[in-house]
Amino acid sequence: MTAKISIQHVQKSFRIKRNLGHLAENTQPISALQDINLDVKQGEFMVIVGPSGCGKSTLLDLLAGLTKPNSGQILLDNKPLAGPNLDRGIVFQQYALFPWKTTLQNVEFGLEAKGVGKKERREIAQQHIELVGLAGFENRFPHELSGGMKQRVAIARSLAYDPEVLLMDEPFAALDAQTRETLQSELLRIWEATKKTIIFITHGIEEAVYLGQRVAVMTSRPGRIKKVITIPFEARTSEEDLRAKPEFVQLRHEIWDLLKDEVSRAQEQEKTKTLKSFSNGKSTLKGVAGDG
Ligand SMILES: Nc1ncnc2c1ncn2[C@@H]1O[C@H](COP(=O)(O)OP(=O)(O)OP(=O)(O)O)[C@@H](O)[C@H]1O
Repeated sequence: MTAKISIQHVQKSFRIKRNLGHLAENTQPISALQDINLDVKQGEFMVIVGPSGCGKSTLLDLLAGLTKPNSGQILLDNKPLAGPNLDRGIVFQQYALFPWKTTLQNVEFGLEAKGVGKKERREIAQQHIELVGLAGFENRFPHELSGGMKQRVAIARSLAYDPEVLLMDEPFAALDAQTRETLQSELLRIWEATKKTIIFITHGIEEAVYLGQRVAVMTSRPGRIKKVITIPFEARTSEEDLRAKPEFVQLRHEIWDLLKDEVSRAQEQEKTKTLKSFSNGKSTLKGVAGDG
């Protein structure tokens, strides 16, 4: 079967400016992603988990078409991605709603961009507001909604224009634990109802095991796919508490085992980066003092 999304040998680096004070500014490439390969099937719920700074958001930006890889390619339905497009919906950690628009207007936004007529727009928006459990809140503004409700609006908005793939970048990270758990099970229900292909990025191991049909574990920077784990739960939206199952606990352990070295390596990198920028800061100060 051909993949819905195919990430092939993707590599991404950034050039960062280093201010060396009295010396000329130099730029140094930082490799964020190194040879990422991953196929996501039609209708699959794929979770990507990795330590802080391993390149998860960089990968999501590439999938969204907001940036381009330095080498390699990403195919959607066998065609290379060409920039951002409504065939991919994105939900970010920060709600990214228009504060001056109501729930209904926010959800209608993508449909307007797609050229859907007013009456149809309203109907589709209303259906999606109901799908995410926000009926009755159509005329509220974002500041009148809780964090969880805002994220429901963001999900409804992304789904309303019927994208092929839903990209989610830590969408529940800013929510409290109870709201997060509620939205996780709501998202599974919505996924089963819409049959969308979802790529979901998270720091959370428990969230990854709970949501993903497969979980791709990334290494620390430069990010690579270390291993892809299949999560073999069938009825994931059933009433029984999946998190209490011994298989769930076992999978959580397995993923933590893969991640723990990566997390310590990422923390080491972070320390080195801080020390380096501190010593660069000192050289800048010296440079300034020397000029005087
Ligand atoms: N625009 C940019 N310019 C320079 N470096 C960048 C840029 N974007 C990301 N990076 C670097 O690339 C690496 C990967 O960053 P990215 O934000 O993708 O990681 P992440 O896994 O999403 O992190 P987190 O989980 O902490 O959000 C980091 O070292 C980051 O500093």
